[in-house]
Amino acid sequence: MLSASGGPRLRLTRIQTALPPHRPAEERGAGPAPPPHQQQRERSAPAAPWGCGERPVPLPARPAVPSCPAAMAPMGIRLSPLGMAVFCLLGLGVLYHLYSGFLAGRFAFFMLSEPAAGGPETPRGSALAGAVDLRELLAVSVLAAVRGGEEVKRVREGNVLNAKAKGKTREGAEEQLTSGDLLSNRRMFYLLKGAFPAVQINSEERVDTADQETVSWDRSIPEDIKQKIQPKEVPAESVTVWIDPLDATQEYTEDLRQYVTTMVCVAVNGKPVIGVIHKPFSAYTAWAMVDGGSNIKARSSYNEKTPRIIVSRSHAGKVEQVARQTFGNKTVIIPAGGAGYKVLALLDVAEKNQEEADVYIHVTYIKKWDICAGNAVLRALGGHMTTLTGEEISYTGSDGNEGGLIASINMNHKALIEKLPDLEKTSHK
Ligand SMILES: Nc1ncnc2c1ncn2[C@@H]1O[C@H](COP(=O)(O)O)[C@@H](OP(=O)(O)O)[C@H]1O
Ligand SMILES: [Mg+2]
Repeated sequence: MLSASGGPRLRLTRIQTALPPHRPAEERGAGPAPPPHQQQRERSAPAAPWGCGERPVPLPARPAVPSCPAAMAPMGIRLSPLGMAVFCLLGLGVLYHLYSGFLAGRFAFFMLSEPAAGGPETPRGSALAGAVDLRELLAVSVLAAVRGGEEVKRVREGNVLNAKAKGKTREGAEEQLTSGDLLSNRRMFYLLKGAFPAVQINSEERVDTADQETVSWDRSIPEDIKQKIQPKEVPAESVTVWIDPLDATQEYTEDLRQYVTTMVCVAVNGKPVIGVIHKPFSAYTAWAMVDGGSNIKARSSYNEKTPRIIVSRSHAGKVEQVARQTFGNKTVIIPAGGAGYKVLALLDVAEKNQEEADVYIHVTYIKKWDICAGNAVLRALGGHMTTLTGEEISYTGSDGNEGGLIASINMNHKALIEKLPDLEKTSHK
């Protein structure tokens, strides 16, 4: 199968143009054209310059040519058996180079295309029509996060937020909605939908279909992504994209710009696979793909004994008590806005407005668009984000995550979970 990027198709074309031009049989004076199936065979096995087994000039006594390929050596150069072996090895090397990316993509496709538990089975044959390339999805996700971020920044700098309450959380905190959220959402959604119409996209804000934006993607892939990531195809129906057009809206309204991010996450069969976290006010973007690559890494060390815990400043619940009960009264607690910002606090981010922490804990209800990108980035780098009881979070189906979250990297995540109090019993939520 060919990838949507057209990469393998291009490579096939190159191979075909390297073959001698095909001349119809009649032109060569060979009588009427053979039936179509013979013509096909002719195309796939073109004649050697002087024809296999025949030579233009009778040659004087010469050792028998071992086989036709030896006679096909360019410009009549005769090759010793060793030379032939080298020639063949070179040919194999070129073929391997041309097809290695393509085969890697095919392999990943079969690895990733196992159906979700209980989900519909994808017939292998149908993948041709409905496959998406994760490398392309990553490229457009980065672009969407950046383009959405431009709207977020423009609205904030123009001071025309039009902030209004959109409801309340279960705990009774007011949830804000601004023009920054809506304009960023519109841009991000239509860019992703235009590029991948067959993919399910879940976004924090409602999309106004009467107010469509035509943002087209030129399908170009940034150099850093091209260098680090191989094409990987998966069935479109196994993909769910989660958009958070403005994370830390509360802090955005308070003009605490450092906390604000735009995020895109790609889940395959519910598992977070691609994460993009973009900071619009410092033009910083982190991206990572599981089993692919990233432009971000973990820090070199973490404090496991008395970790600094980063927590919500506006939806904290009883997280501070949980943290102190788990790690002792001396543990440092860092209240901060935004789930994206808090995940970045666990990583190596060279930004002056970025705090550092060792563990991120959230105890109240939270939505999947808030946490999916961070979960994917951590997973790609070998870290973990789970519920407080250690379950993986599935990014399909409902929007909400009920079990709180704990995130860490380069630490014994299981040991951290075992230290946590039983939240159901202690009513720390
Ligand atoms: N109890 C809750 N209910 C609903 N959303 C919550 C929540 N706790 C946190 N969130 C959302 O999760 C994101 C990070 O929260 P926090 O900054 O408090 O850590 C914010 O997203 P948005 O800013 O995208 O709305 C916030 O609204
Ligand atoms: Mg949001």
